[in-house]
This record gives sequence, C-alpha cells and structure tokens, in this order.
Amino acid sequence: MAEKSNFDILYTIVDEAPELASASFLSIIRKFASAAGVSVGTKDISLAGRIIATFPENLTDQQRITDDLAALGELVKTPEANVIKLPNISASVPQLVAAIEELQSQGYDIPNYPEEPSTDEEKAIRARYDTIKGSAVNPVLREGNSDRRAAKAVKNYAQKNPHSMGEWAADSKTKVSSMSDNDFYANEKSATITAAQAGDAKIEFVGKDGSVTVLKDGWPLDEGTVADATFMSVKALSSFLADAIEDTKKDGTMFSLHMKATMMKVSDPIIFGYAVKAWLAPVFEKFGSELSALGVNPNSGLGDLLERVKDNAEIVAAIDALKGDRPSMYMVDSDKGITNLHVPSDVIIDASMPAVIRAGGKGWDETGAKGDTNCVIPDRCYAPVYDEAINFFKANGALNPATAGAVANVGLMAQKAEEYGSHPTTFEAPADGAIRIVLANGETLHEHAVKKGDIWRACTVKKAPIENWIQLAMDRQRLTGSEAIFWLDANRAHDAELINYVKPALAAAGVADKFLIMAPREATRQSLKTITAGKDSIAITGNVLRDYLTDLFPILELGTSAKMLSIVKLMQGGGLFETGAGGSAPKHVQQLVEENHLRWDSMGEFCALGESLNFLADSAGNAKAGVLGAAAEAATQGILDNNKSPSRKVGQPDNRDSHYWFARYWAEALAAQSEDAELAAEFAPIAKELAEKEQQILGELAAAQGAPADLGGYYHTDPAKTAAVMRPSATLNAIIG
Ligand SMILES: NC(=O)C1=CN([C@@H]2O[C@H](COP(=O)(O)OP(=O)(O)OC[C@H]3O[C@@H](n4cnc5c(N)ncnc54)[C@H](OP(=O)(O)O)[C@@H]3O)[C@@H](O)[C@H]2O)C=CC1
Ligand SMILES: O=C(O)CCC(=O)C(=O)O
Ligand SMILES: [Mg+2]
Repeated sequence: MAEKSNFDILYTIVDEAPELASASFLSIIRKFASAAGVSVGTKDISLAGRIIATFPENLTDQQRITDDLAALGELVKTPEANVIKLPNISASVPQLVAAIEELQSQGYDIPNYPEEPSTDEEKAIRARYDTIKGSAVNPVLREGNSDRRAAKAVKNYAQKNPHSMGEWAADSKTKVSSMSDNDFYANEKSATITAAQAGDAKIEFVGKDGSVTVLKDGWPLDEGTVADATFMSVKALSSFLADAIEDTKKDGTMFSLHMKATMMKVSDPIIFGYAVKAWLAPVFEKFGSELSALGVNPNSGLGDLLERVKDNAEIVAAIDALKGDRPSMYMVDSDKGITNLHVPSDVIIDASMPAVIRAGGKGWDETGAKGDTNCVIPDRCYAPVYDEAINFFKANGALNPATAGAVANVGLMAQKAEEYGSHPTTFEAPADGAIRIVLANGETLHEHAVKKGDIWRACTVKKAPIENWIQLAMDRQRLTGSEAIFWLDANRAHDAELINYVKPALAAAGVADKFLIMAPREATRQSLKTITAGKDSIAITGNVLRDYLTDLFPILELGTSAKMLSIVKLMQGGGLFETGAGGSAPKHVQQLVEENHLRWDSMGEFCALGESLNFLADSAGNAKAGVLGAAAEAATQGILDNNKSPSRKVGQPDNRDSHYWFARYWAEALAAQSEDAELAAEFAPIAKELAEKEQQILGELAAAQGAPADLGGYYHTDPAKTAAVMRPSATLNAIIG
C-alpha cells in the first residue's frame, strides 16, 4: 500500500530550463497556496537527483537523498495523487557520463559509468545506471492515459497573434526516407493474450545448434494484453543508411537522422550508432581495431568519437578526407560545429521534425546556410506522418496559424503502453538463430528468425489502459463534437489487435458513426485538411504517436508545444498534470549562462497549476483551492491578453518577468473575487503592492540581464546561486517572501 503524501500538491524538481523557471516560480506558488492552506511539497526526479539516490553507499549523510521517483511511482497509484510534473532529462549515455563527472567534481563519491563492464561489480554498477538512463521517469509516473490539447484561451491567442512560419515551396527537395523492408513495421507480429495463455512468459534465444538462452524470465502477460514482437534487420538497416547517404548527395540536400534515442533507450541508440558507422564507413573499415582500442562506441555519437581519436593523426586525416565524399549534414548548432550525429540525444524526432516542417522544410548545414534536407527515419511505423505532412505542405503551402483549427490528442500511454514500455524486452540478437516468446502454458506466441545483431523487441499494452483510452476518447468527442480519428493501421499487426477492441466498444456505446479509423498517413492528410479548413480534430493514438503529434501539431498551430495543457488522468483516480508537451530545452540554459536571459515559457506550468488546484478542489472538497484555481486561470488569461510571455532576446522581458505578471494577475483576481472574503482580504494588499512597485520590480529584473550567469553546475546546480540568478528583484522577493 502506497503511503499518502503529506502535501496537497507535489511539484517535481527537474533539470535544465524548467528547473531554472521553478527557482523563480515555486516561491510564488507556495506563497499563494499557503494563504489558502494548500501545502505544496517537492519531489526530486532530476537526473542528478536520481543518480545520487541510486548510489548512496559512499556518500555522506548530508549528500544522501531519498529515492523520490520510487515514492512518486507509488503515489500515482493512489486516488489522492496530485502531482505537477515538469519535463526531466531522459539521459543519453554522454549526458549520463557528464552528470556523473559533475557530481564527482562536487565531491560525490559515485562510481564511473562502466562503458564496457567486465567484472561482476562493473556489471552490477552498469545495471544500476541503466535504470537511470533514457526515459526512466515518465513510464514510472504515467499510470494513466494522456489528454493533451491547447486550452481555448491559448488557441485563441495563437490565432490572434500568429507566429512566423517558413514558406513551403512546391519544388522543395525535403523528404522523408525510410526502409522498404525488414524494419520493425514489416516484421511485426501481434496477438491478444487469452485466459489459457495468461501467466509469466519467457523470451528465449534459440541458437542454430538448438541451444536455448533465456533473455527474459517471469514476464507477466495478463489476459487481454496485446503483445507484439518484431525486429529490425541490421543488414537491411546498414544498406538503407548507405543508400540514403548516396541519395542525399544526389539530391544535393542535407543528411539528417531523426530518432528518439532517449525514450527508446535500447533500440534507437543502436540504430543511431549504425548511422554513425555508415557515415564514416571507410574509416571504420580501415581503422576498426584502432577505434575499438580507443574505446569508440558509435552509439555514443560522432562527438565522442572525434574526442577519442583526436590524437591519432591518421584517423583524423581519414575523417577529413571523407568530407568531400559526403553530402552536407544537418547541424544541431553550426556555430559550435555540433552535427546531427554528434550526440544521440541532440536530435529528438518529436521536436526536430516539427522544427524542420515549421521552417518550410529547412535545416542548417555546416556553414550555417539554410537548405532542404533528407529526413532519414529508418522505421516505417510512424515515418509516414512526417512524409505526408511534408507532401501536404508542398502541395498546399504552410499552415496558417491565424485560421487553422486544432488537433487535440488522446493517447494510449498508461502502464508503460506499447513501444515505450519495451526497454526491458529489447535485445540485440547474440548470434544467428531465433528469438521467441514462450507463454506460461508452453505455447510459442511469436517467433522470428534473426541474424546476429538484429534488434528484436517485444511490447505490450494492457487491457484496462486500452479500455480507459477508448472511454477517454468517447468522452472528449462527446464534449467537443469534433471530428475524432483513431490513428490505427488495419494492415499493421498491433493496430489490428487494437481495432478489435475499439470497434466493439464504439458499437456498444452506440457512437461508431462519430469516429473514423485511419492509418497514420491517411489520418495525417485528413487532420491537416480539417484544421486547414478551420475545424478541429481529435487524434486518438498509441503512445509513440501521442509523443510525436503533441509536438507536431502544437508547433505548427501555436509555434511551440510549451503552451499545451497536458493532463494524465491516473487510472486509480489521482491527477498528474504535466506542463506543456516539450522538453527541458537545453538551448535555453545555454542562453541564460551566456547572457542571463531565460526564454523558457512557463505557460505549461501556469495551465498545469490551474488544473491541479481545480482537481484538489473537486477531489478533496477544498473550496479555497477552487478559488485559487479559478484565479490562476484568470492569471493565465491575463498573461495571454497582455502579451506577457517571455521574449527570445536578451534585454527583453524573460521568464522571470512573466512570473511577476502571473503573481500580479493572480493576486488581482483573488482580491477581486467574492466567493471567499478571507482570501480577498489577504490578497488585496499584495495585489496593490505588486502594482505600485511594478516599475521598480521590472527595473530590477531588467538590470539582471546581459552578463554571464553562474549556476554553480549544470546537472546539479547550486541552489543559492540559482536562486540569486532567478530571483534578482529584492522588491519582488520582499513581497513574495
Ligand atoms: N515530458 C518530459 O519529461 C520530456 C522530456 N524531454 C527531455 O527534454 C530534453 C530536451 O528535449 P528536446 O527534444 O531537445 O526538446 P525541447 O522541447 O526541450 O526543445 C526543443 C525546442 O522547443 C522549444 N521549447 C520547448 N519547451 C519550451 C518552453 N517551455 N518555452 C519555450 N520554448 C520551448 C525551444 O525552442 P527554441 O530553442 O527555438 O526556443 C527548444 O529549443 C531531453 O533530455 C528530453 O529527453 C523531452 C520531451 C518531454
Ligand atoms: O520521456 C521522455 O523521454 C520524453 C517524453 C516526451 O517527449 C513526451 O511525452 O512528449
Ligand atoms: Mg514529446
């Protein structure tokens, strides 16, 4: 039984830009909440925090911290849960290693990350670090399905203040390239577990000689679970990547690879590594053993490789010589020479593909020039969405945010649904042979013949989350009357199993005529047509498309996914309120450190806060929380109406200014309401003082910008230094306390 939280609301401590924003905003939330008797606690789910909590052995009492992720993971299974979840880093290996080095430099006696563990001790350390790697937080906390959409006020604001969009030329050479066979899409098998098949299953590798190695044991498969297995042939992948590089050269465009190496923490870093090898194929051929001796692991990216070979003149010369033979490459940061293949976590498909599409199909090359790009997305399960979007905009021109309707999302996410739950069931085939799922009753569910190195994975989605997702979709469709599409491909094994759930459920509820079922490509075209005509659509999707579409459509419609409302209705009754649909925006930290300007937009936090307070009002019958929540919504509206969101450039108002305005509008709304006289009386003088001292406060905030800022760390910042940077107005601090 999970322990109840001592707090009404739990706010997460995370990383990078959102954590910087919290250093300013959380004190405002606490001041306002405490006046209403609402307590707000924190839980540390940052990358550094998770490392410290995982390796307490050699730490001092002062350095040790509790395992907050585990505690939150239990709490979200209770009806009382009320959590505001900000985006956290899903760490790639280079990020994990950097965070470990930083903590060690701060005196934390934690072990190094064993790149190639050989002893039992190293293997044990590696296994513990592997639990921290990649998407290690969201799957634990997301005990419910996803409801992401733009609040009406936010959508209205975007239509009245349309962001700039790159133009799409009909003859743009930008395109999506994917494999034509032997990818996860082609090889997928799926089945729904029957009562006779339920129980603990095994995943086995069967060698050519018939020997059996158990890859995973005690893997529970309940009745009604949809269980898939598939694999990607790495031979097919390698030849596809080699062709894609040649094809890019022929097109005269830029090569760009779009992956989710953070969230798909086992499969995608391997695929990324094959791209690094394909790009430097002649170098790997000639210097294979030297590269191994230098500890090169292509999965860690070109950045790590270049660092390791920098003293070997021959290898460096071979890499340089290759440049003339390669197409240009899409850059993450052309000023700093960071390429698309530098770090696996630098190009995250949900953010990177919408950025290309929003820019009219453009990327930036090594020289900083803008150009068309070949977007390489090896697997075909979801690539057609981007391919079709690109085709649509080539034919119709860019979307007009002033008139476009909205695509909301209802996403099947609960309990590690689908691919995002596949981390513990993804394997590289150890040799030629077969990989199979053997059920509790001895039956083989799925089996694939594989070659050494092939990437095999099994995914599941449980019955209760599927039923909950269909219900959520019906609720949203009823509330909005919008077009509603299940993005399911009848020709894909997994989707066909889901359709077997969806169709009878819609028929039983008598609403089959209100829903469409379409494969991702057709659904993309239909949804783009609908929003181009100014109407709305609901995309009812699986977990991956939830991720992809809740960046794609907001970035096209609103300019950013930071302004999204992102609610996770926990299946046991609690609420998890995610802030926006974007990530932790590393570029924003860079800008703050260089010139003390934080362009992070806290609109996601504002929306989540209002929802969390309203949820508290309903679930705990806390009337004061309801008053606070309604006032927070009014403050959010105030930010939009008065254009108080942060600007991008130094010298202009930033994240901190937007927090001042939020506090002010919040206090004014509380002072003006008549539902709770006590709260009105409490906040009237605060509202007055915030208004009277506006010039002084804004002056102090503006004066802080311009010079470099010292946070005392990157992954593990110094709280005092961060507070000094993020709360530079003594006048505001005196009012907030
Ligand atoms: N829910 C979660 O926990 C999530 C975590 N992540 C993690 O975040 C990290 C970075 O991911 P990445 O894919 O680069 O995506 P991000 O969403 O962090 O960044 C992409 C770009 O989106 C814009 N952006 C995102 N959020 C905001 C905001 N609140 N205000 C203003 N602009 C915003 C920024 O554009 P510009 O630079 O033009 O201002 C930013 O550079 C990774 O570690 C990833 O794993 C990612 C997604 C969700
Ligand atoms: O968990 C992650 O790694 C990223 C999550 C994400 O991008 C999303 O949910 O939109
Ligand atoms: Mg995402």
